[in-house]
Amino acid sequence: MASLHDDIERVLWTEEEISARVSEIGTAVTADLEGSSAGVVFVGVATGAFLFLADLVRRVGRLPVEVDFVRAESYGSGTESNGAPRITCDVKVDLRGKHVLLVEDIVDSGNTLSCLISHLEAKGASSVSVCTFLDKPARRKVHFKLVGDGKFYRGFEIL
Ligand SMILES: O=P(O)(O)OC[C@H]1O[C@H](OP(=O)(O)OP(=O)(O)O)[C@H](O)[C@@H]1O
Repeated sequence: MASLHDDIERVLWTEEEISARVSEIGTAVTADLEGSSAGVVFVGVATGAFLFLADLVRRVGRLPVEVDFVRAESYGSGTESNGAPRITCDVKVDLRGKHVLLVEDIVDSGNTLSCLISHLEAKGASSVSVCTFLDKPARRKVHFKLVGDGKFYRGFEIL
């Protein structure tokens, strides 16, 4: 019988290493956002970010946060972004005047992120930060600009 993990060539980070890194990011996010009078909203990019978002939320215990999701689709059936993501499911939380942390599983070309940052800014967020579990800067095609005093957090860089 085929193993569940036949398609995995090697393990890049152990569960413990990932857990430790998520804790570090949670501590950094908390330090950067606690004390702000504006509300904080974590917006996960569905569907890939849901586990990372859940892990991250558990590491920001002191920080009161709202959680919402947004979905942007661009890949179709392929693995290359076509450069024109469509927002197919939008956030429900009112973002006006709030600090938004956009949570991604991976940033590759930057197309999705660029589109979503603009979208959340247009909804009135006072800052938009990004937290991605994986970052592939070598594949970047689109430059993205954070909003306000937003920051960029990443778990791991990959080639
Ligand atoms: O930087 P980019 O080139 O835009 O690629 C990154 C995006 O691609 C993946 O989503 P995908 O479209 O595969 O949707 P999914 O998370 O629902 O699988 C990933 O979750 C990011 O949102």
